[in-house]
Amino acid sequence: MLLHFTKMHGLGNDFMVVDLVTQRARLEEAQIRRLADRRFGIGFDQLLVVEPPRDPDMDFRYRIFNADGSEVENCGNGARCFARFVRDQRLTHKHEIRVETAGGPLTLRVEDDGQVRVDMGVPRFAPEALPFDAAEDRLRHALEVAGERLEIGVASLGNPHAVLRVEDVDTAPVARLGPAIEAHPRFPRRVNAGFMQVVSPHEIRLRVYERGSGETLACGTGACAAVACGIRQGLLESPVTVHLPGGDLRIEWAGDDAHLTMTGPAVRVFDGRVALG
Ligand SMILES: N[C@H](CCC[C@H](N)C(=O)O)C(=O)O
Repeated sequence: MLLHFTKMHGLGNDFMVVDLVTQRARLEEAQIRRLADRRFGIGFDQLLVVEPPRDPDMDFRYRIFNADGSEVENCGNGARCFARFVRDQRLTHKHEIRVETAGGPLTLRVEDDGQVRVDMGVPRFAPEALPFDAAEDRLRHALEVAGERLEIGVASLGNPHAVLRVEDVDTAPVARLGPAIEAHPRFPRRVNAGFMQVVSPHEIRLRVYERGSGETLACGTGACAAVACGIRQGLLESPVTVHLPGGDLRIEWAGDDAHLTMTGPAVRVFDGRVALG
């Protein structure tokens, strides 16, 4: 069977996008890992799957799988590509698209300038929301990693994030500490590890070692988590421009129970067909 797909990216965080509204396929974990391989497969950070909604108030179900085949709760850069994809494929003509994810509902809005604005919901910080093994919600948690005592912020955007403030992202030990934080036993379902440099109250630089995919050129939910932690810690003020290796995102959040929004680009690269062995 040949599966049609579209290759897309959000700031270099790249995706294989599959329409399972007009196609039928079952993708197993091992198959996803093979397709994710950048030499033996198509190559992507995440697979994004478009399905009919289960909730009648939603337009689509949005499923996300990391390169290691693990299914996860949310993908911010992917959400922007999802919105462009379903409109390009004429699966909807709406400008405002409601999608259900394993991490909760998202509202995607394709702006006139081609950027996509995503209502990411309310960021949560309680350890049980990630999950993270800690006695209480704190602005910063001490974490012993690879022989070092780190101070991290934690946040959930449906998916779990640990945020470490660094002086300079260019020299941050992402390759060494990223995997150690991702797999830390206090994160029972692993975690995405963000390395945040505060440039000013309205500007940060960020690198993210992603759960299940390694360091990516950009992480949308990681940008949301870093800004949310920074605002709570009194380091940042909304709106915040996040400079990622792949480009910039605009994050807005008024704090507390306000919804956080993320705005950025979504790019279609090519269409393809792949035989599912
Ligand atoms: N690696 C993430 C999922 C993809 C998130 C990222 N690509 C984004 O843009 O938010 C996780 O395991 O939770």
